[in-house]
Amino acid sequence: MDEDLQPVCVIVLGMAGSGKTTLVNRLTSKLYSSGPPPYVINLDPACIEVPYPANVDIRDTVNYKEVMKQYGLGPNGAIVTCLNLFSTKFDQLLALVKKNQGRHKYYIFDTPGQIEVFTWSASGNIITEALASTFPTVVIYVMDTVRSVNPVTFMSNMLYACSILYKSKLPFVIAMNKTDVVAHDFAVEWMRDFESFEEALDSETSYVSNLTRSMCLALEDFYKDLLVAGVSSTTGDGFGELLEKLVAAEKEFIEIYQPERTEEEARSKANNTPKPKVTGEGEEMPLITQVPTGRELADVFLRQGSDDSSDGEEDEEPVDKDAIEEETFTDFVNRVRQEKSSKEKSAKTISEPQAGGSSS
Ligand SMILES: Nc1nc2c(ncn2[C@@H]2O[C@H](COP(=O)(O)OP(=O)(O)OP(=O)(O)O)[C@@H](O)[C@H]2O)c(=O)[nH]1
Repeated sequence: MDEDLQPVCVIVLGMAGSGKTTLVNRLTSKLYSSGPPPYVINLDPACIEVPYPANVDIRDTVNYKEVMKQYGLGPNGAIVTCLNLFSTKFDQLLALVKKNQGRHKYYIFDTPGQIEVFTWSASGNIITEALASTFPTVVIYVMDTVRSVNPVTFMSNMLYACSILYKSKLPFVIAMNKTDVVAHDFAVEWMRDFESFEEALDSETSYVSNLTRSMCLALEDFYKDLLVAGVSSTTGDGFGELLEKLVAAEKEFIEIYQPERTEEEARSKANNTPKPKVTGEGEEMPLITQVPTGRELADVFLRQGSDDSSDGEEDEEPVDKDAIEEETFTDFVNRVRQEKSSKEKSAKTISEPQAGGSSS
């Protein structure tokens, strides 16, 4: 136990399939072999299994399939609801982090596959704010380098990253992942040199390429001090650099972001602007006490404990997603058919008198 070990929370974000979980797995094993082990938290309620040893797993608190079933939600709605439920207990997680202080340096948060579920939801905001107001907190934005060889896709990814940076107000490390397939140099070059990006765009003739060109200039500021590391979560390449960038991001948080946050808090206190309340140890989250159906949270905290595997319990009635989708699709087809036949009928009734008129 090292009393001086300052904890750092690392929130891992990225588009679906960018490699977040694989990266968390690799980062975890790298940290295990090089220093104090990390403390890993899985916030994805819908994943089937996590390949790393998770110290806290959202699936032990809320059962994604149960939430879908009980609240009649689709997959994404259920993920959001699970996160909402979990965030009401987040003070307990903060207490755990505090309790473990001195044992771990990095507290790594793996987030759900659909990025917007975390970045644009109330619970994502609560979790991020709760962490950042208690510990140095940084974001790793995982970018799929292979998919980003197309300049328009690259720009979409960067715009998304930029919007998260401004929203979360946290230091950012971009992990350009999957460098074992495509080296990330082209992306770094595009960020440093506008002309090289323009050249790449020349081959794009779509309307969106014009938009991308103008957006690129707007992102110049965002690119300027951005911390970037090219990694392969499969081979482990580049993780030394990623760790260096994490140290730099922690420094940024302490020197730049934390004072700004403190100032902002003081300002909002002076102006009497109520800030979204963030929990400390032992405090209850004030934001969500009911789920949309009006049930008490106590009812929907379905199961506790690590034996709460979400796949295939025998007594569980499976949600027949296909049936729901099929029904909706059938409804749609019927509606279109009905509309078509009533159109045909009305066309007939219009044309019939005309036919009668001409014969008279
Ligand atoms: N070649 C290569 N494949 C990778 C790398 N990292 C991840 N993958 C693959 O990319 C796919 C998605 O990886 P995940 O780690 O599940 O990505 P994710 O972002 O957690 O996915 P979701 O949470 O389901 O959206 C898997 O098939 C991985 O094996 C990498 O560095 N190189």
